[in-house]
Amino acid sequence: MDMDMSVHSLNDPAAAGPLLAIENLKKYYPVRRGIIRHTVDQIKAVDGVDLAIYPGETLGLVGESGSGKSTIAKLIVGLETPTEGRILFDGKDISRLSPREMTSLRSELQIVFQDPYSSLNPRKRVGELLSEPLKVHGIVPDREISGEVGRLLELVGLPKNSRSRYPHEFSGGQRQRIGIARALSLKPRLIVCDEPVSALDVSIQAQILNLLKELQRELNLTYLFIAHGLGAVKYVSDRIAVMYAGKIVETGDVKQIFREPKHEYTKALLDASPIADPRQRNKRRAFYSER
Ligand SMILES: Nc1ncnc2c1ncn2[C@@H]1O[C@H](COP(=O)(O)OP(=O)(O)OP(=O)(O)O)[C@@H](O)[C@H]1O
Repeated sequence: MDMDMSVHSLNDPAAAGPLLAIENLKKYYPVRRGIIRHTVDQIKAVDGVDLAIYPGETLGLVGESGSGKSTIAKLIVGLETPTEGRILFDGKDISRLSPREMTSLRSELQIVFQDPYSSLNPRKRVGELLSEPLKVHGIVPDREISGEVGRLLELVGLPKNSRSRYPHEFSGGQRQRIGIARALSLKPRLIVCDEPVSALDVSIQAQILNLLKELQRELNLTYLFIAHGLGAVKYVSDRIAVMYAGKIVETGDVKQIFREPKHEYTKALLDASPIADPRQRNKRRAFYSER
């Protein structure tokens, strides 16, 4: 093998090919009316999206409410079936898998939801919530499950005694740590983070974002990080894709998006992202262009 080529592919994730590639993805929902509920129109939630996510990177997907971000997340993890298009994971089309095939893909591809409380069964203790996926997917032998639960708790910064407590006994930030531990339990390669800090107090958001970044480094994870504003994505993303009305209107690395946004909607998003003193806006743009 050519030496230069191998070094190049180690340093440049794009050279290794995308871990996830989305091609001309569409999801239309019918709008039904009348007693016989006939279709009168369609909502084009996702309307011809192309995206690539490379191993080890974080792609931030931003757009206002209703732009189609969550629909993309649901399509990727198999909670919805596309109207058209393909979703390639490691080169294999996963957009129309049988439930059985989807189960085996679960260990490669996980999702962290905005509201961890609604995604965690409130009647189960944390120990059970974390050991369940390990058992179902046979991740470790039975005798190692308890140790593995301890390792997961430690990974996300939760005390060991958390395993005997219920989700409602935790704060919002801690509950999101449980959600992240559960996603990590199957040792996935890609995690779709669907607005993982939007429901948290601002003071807690940075802690969870830092945790996600640390875990990415430690476990070599790839993230699709979804948010409605540029605030959180700028801290975690390598590249950003901007979504508007079901379409990707702009993609670029973080620096480029902040320094020279091309699309009017990206500029509006930038101007709408919270800033303590609006007079600092130009300084902020300058700061990001120097990063
Ligand atoms: N199951 C469904 N049936 C009909 N329409 C739907 C369905 N799910 C989503 N939609 C519509 O598709 C569009 C995109 O919704 P989606 O939830 O993907 O947007 P979003 O960008 O994630 O917004 P949010 O940040 O509010 O979650 C919206 O107009 C929404 O009303």
